[in-house]
Amino acid sequence: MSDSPSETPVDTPAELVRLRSSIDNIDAALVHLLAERFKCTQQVGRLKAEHNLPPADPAREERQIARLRMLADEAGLDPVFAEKFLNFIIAEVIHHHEQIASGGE
Ligand SMILES: O=C(O)C(=O)C[C@]1(C(=O)O)C=C[C@@H](O)C=C1
Repeated sequence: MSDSPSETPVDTPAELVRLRSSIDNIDAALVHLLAERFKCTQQVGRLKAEHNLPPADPAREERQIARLRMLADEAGLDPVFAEKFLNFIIAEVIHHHEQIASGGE
């Protein structure tokens, strides 16, 4: 949702309004992408539970982090931030996997 005109003071520079609109669009895209990622990981969680596989796969995570750090570097994004962001998401996924394995979903 973007700021409605009534929430934007009249003296707000047009460039700031334009940039905030881009930020709102990017935030929406991020939410949709994350929702898609969690749909995939929910399926992974069910598969892992069916096959008695552990929720976490540290070797896979190591490869993902190395790849994401490289992509971040190429894209001009701080690799340390990219790694923290991925770890934050993966921690949530592992929590979901554990819930599925314990029959919670
Ligand atoms: O690939 C897996 O095995 C997953 O469970 C997915 C995922 C991820 O979110 O990318 C989550 C937990 C694992 O430790 C590694 C990766």
